[in-house]
Amino acid sequence: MGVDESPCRPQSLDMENPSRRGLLIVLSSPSGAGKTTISRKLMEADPTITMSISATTRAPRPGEEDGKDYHFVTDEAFQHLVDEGELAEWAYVFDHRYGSPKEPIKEALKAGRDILFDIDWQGTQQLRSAFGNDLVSIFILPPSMKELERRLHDRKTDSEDVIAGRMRRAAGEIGHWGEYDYVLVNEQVEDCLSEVQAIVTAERMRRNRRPYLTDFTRQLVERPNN
Ligand SMILES: Nc1ncnc2c1ncn2[C@@H]1O[C@H](COP(=O)(O)OP(=O)(O)OP(=O)(O)O)[C@@H](O)[C@H]1O
Ligand SMILES: Nc1nc2c(ncn2[C@@H]2O[C@H](COP(=O)(O)O)[C@@H](O)[C@H]2O)c(=O)[nH]1
Repeated sequence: MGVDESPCRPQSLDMENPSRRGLLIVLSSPSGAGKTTISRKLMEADPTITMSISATTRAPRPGEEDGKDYHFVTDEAFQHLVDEGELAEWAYVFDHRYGSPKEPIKEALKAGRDILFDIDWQGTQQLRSAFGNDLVSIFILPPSMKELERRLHDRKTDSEDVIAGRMRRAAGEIGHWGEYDYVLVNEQVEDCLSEVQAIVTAERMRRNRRPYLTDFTRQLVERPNN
């Protein structure tokens, strides 16, 4: 049973208004630990979650689609987004610029929809400052550095140089694990996915994300015979 079918949901809830505040779900990890894999599976299992599609100045990898995996933009176009205040956060990652467009976040929050981010620690810090309690952050660790390198090679999307650069920066990224609400080890994908799903379920149930409970508890107390 989903949260919205719960018997604890008040009958008088105004269906025109979202029944719950939307949630910003942030996944970070060193490159190759499995954020993209987990994100895709999470959205497959729960299509109500939408992905924040980042803008980036890096070149598309084989198979990546503009507007689906990223908005691939030039340096000039990225600068324009920054100047116009259209990004909720942005950062240099591996010598390219990456940023999260503001508008889809505003739309999701307004509609009470959850939105998922695959971003680094710098972006997470910026979103936390901007969105505070509406954000839940999850850090994903690889089981070992050897396995991380194996996954980057196995993915077959990056050159040896790029992989070496990402491995050099992995320790720095991992150094930020303590800033996250939850820290998981992605050993088996399905186990890690279940853990992420458990976090999302629990976070959706938080009192501050269910404003209708105020009315419901008042009704319980004021009309005990209903
Ligand atoms: N638990 C796992 N066991 C084995 N392989 C995995 C696991 N999780 C992900 N992988 C594989 O590891 C590779 C890297 O995964 P993925 O692209 O999801 O990482 P990422 O964290 O999103 O990387 P980046 O930050 O570079 O985007 C992929 O080939 C993926 O299929
Ligand atoms: N701060 C941000 N970081 C982002 C964003 N989009 C992606 N990323 C991070 O960049 C690296 C590299 O990604 P890749 O697709 O080139 O492998 C990875 O850690 C992502 O999490 C963003 O909008 N802002």
